[in-house]
Parts: sequence; C-alpha cells; structure tokens
Amino acid sequence: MKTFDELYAELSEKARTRPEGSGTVAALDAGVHAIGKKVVEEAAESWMAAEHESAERAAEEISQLLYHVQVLMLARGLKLDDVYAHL
Ligand SMILES: N=c1c2ncn([C@@H]3O[C@H](COP(=O)(O)OP(=O)(O)OP(=O)(O)O)[C@@H](O)[C@H]3O)c2ncn1[C@@H]1O[C@H](COP(=O)(O)O)[C@@H](O)[C@H]1O
Repeated sequence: MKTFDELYAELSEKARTRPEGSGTVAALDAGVHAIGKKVVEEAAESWMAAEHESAERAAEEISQLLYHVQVLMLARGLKLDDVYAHL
C-alpha cells in the first residue's frame, strides 16, 4: 500500500531515470493528449463502478484514476504543491 504522495515520488523517479518496461515512461512518451484520454477513461470507469459495482471495485478504479492524474501532472511539470495550493 502507498499514499498519493509516495506514488508521486515513485513516478517522478521513474520519469527521471526512465527504467526499461515502465508503463509510466511509455505514457509520458505518448504525451498529454494520450494521457488525458486515459484520465477521462478512468474517470468514466470510476463513475460506473461507483454506481453499479462494489465499493472495492470502485476503489480500484479510483486508484487507477489517481495514477493517471499523477502522470498528467508529471507530463505538464506540475508538482504536488502546485495542485495542493488550490485545495
Ligand atoms: N498504480 C499504478 C497504475 N494504476 C493504473 N495503471 C495503468 O492503468 C492501466 C489500467 O487501465 P485499464 O484497467 O483500463 O486496463 P487496460 O485498458 O488493459 O490498460 P491499457 O491497455 O490502457 O494499458 C494499467 O494497465 C496500468 O497501465 C497503473 N500503472 C502503474 N501504477 C503504479 O505506478 C508505479 C510505476 O509503474 P511503472 O511505471 O509501470 O513501473 C508502480 O508502483 C505501479 O504499481
């Protein structure tokens, strides 16, 4: 298990070191447009799971949404504090 901040730190390190086989590196290389589409897809899947499936399935889809949101942040060079400043 990891927190939102811990995941962001892990993904930042992946973006910096670009290890072979990293899905995050592949997503970053695909660019903001492709990442944005994944965010929308995972948002829809989160909605559908929350409305029609178990709480556990909804949590799983929401975790994927959070992951893709973080990849989008990295693609735009946004740090956690840039977002937290608006909360
Ligand atoms: N938490 C996640 C995570 N959540 C979601 N995803 C990606 O989102 C996809 C889920 O989308 P879907 O369920 O729609 O599955 P899918 O349509 O079959 O996936 P695609 O065909 O679109 O790849 C997964 O296949 C992963 O590619 C994640 N990929 C990575 N992480 C974590 O990120 C870290 C870095 O991962 P790597 O960069 O791959 O090393 C690790 O700790 C991972 O656990």
